Amino acid sequence: MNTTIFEAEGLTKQYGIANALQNINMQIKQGDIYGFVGENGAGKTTLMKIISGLVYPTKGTIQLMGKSSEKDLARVRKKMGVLIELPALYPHMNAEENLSFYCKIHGISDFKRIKDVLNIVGLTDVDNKNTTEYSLGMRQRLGLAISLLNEPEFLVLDEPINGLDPTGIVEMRKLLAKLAHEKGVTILISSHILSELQLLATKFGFIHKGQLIKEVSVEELLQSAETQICIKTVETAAAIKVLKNDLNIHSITLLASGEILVPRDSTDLEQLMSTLIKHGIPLEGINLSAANLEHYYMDLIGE
Ligand SMILES: Nc1ncnc2c1ncn2[C@@H]1O[C@H](COP(=O)(O)OP(=O)(O)OP(=O)(O)O)[C@@H](O)[C@H]1O
Repeated sequence: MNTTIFEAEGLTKQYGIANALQNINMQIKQGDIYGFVGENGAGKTTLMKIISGLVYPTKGTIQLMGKSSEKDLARVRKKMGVLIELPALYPHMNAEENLSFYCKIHGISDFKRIKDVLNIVGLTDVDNKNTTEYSLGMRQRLGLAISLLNEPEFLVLDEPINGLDPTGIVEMRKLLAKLAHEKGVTILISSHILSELQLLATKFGFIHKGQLIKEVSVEELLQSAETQICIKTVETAAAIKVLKNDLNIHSITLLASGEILVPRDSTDLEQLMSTLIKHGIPLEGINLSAANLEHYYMDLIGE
């Protein structure tokens, strides 16, 4: 069985009277690419900060690589790489100088590692620019390079593709997949770009208002999609009325794209189509929906 890399039990974090996290129980296994999904303010960063030792929980416990005492946690955190928000960079230094500063912090004496990580993140072609001249995407890449310096076994990445251009996003996905598949690195990653997260993660955790409301594997996500019928029409309001009144379907999800999802077992496909047509609803398509993390999430939180 896979080793547990991270475990939280009853984890709660309060800022004043507000609960940023409430009674979180979760596990991340070795080799997982755990995609963390949730709205702004859901609590993703707070959990990542607790894992990284940047904030303390109010209640509950965590284990990292089987260790839970403060002393042991500090030791195993040396095997972690963390990118939370934008990295702290010395503005008047270039990438190499910033990395050599972080090498000293990590006690890394082999400065060849600097060239290696710059290569890995594709930041070799930036001459001697100071980091003040960096774009957001370049800062993100340098942040990732910093987090990779110590050849981590567990990477915690908060919105690492934020600010990257489309090519950068694809490169980042390939790079993270390579780290996971070739080096066995376990990854916890948050992103609001759910289509990207879906292409990368092996497991998903959905956090809503500080609570972990659901965890699914990528296989479960794929299976769940086959249980939904997706209806495409410009007359969404009229279609929903027919679904409710004529077909007695009440579990209806309207997606931001305008598509309507209904459970596959709520009706017969032919009957659905003929009833909508009978009411003059113009149909652009009815099909079994393909796995879609965004649909799954919207359905889960009831929006
Ligand atoms: N230092 C702090 N002091 C007070 N409240 C905080 C602090 N940090 C976070 N919070 C609050 O805790 C809650 C969770 O915030 P958190 O940053 O963990 O969410 P998030 O899921 O990472 O959101 P985003 O997607 O916007 O980054 C929010 O309500 C936030 O306002």
